[in-house]
Amino acid sequence: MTVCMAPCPIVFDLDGTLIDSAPDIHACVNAVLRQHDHPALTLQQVRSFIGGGVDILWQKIIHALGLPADSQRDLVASFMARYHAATALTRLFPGVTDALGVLADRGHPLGICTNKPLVPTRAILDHFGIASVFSCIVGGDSLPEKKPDPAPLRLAFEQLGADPRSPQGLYVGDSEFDASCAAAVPVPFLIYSRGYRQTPLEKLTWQAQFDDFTALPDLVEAGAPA
Ligand SMILES: O=C(O)COP(=O)(O)O
Ligand SMILES: [Mg+2]
Repeated sequence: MTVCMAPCPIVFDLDGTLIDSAPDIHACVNAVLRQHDHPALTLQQVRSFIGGGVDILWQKIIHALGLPADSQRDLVASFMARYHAATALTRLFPGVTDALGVLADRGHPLGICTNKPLVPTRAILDHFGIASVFSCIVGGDSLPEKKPDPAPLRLAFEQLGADPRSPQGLYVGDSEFDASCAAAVPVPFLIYSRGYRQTPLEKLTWQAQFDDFTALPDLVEAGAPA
């Protein structure tokens, strides 16, 4: 099945797809927990809580540690103060910069649709020098709705010049939130299998999967089996 023939718009998720940001998010989470006299979490725990945005991250932390639900507001406020510039421990996944360059050179309009808030999203894209490759950036606080609601991804495609309700494009992501969001738009979904997904690949809906960004440009151009 052909996934994308012409230079169609391609929208990317961020955390767990283009960047391995879990170490920075983990460090910020534990600094906040320490500040509020709560026990620390492991990197693996925090990684498994990423994907739904900051509020869901903290709902899961509060649940895991048995903290009072009404502590969320203060914890999120402390977290956001640190999260805005958390770049030191984050890495691009291998091959990302080259793959984005190839796709941009081939004429694909590129965008970001992430549940990460806009300020840390822009900070991390600037940190890695890749902000200018994206013609649109939709963050977790750009709209009232977050993925898996289709609204943010539709907005990204609209900003890239596509029909938001039936975009001739692709979404590239790593998580359950991304798979459900792409299906709701609807738009074909390419899943990066080394991200933060908690569900087996075969239980999610996707048109193609890849574990190496060097393979992405050819996957986009040549198509892939569904
Ligand atoms: O911030 C999150 O929880 C998830 O961000 P993502 O949508 O880029 O994966
Ligand atoms: Mg993600």
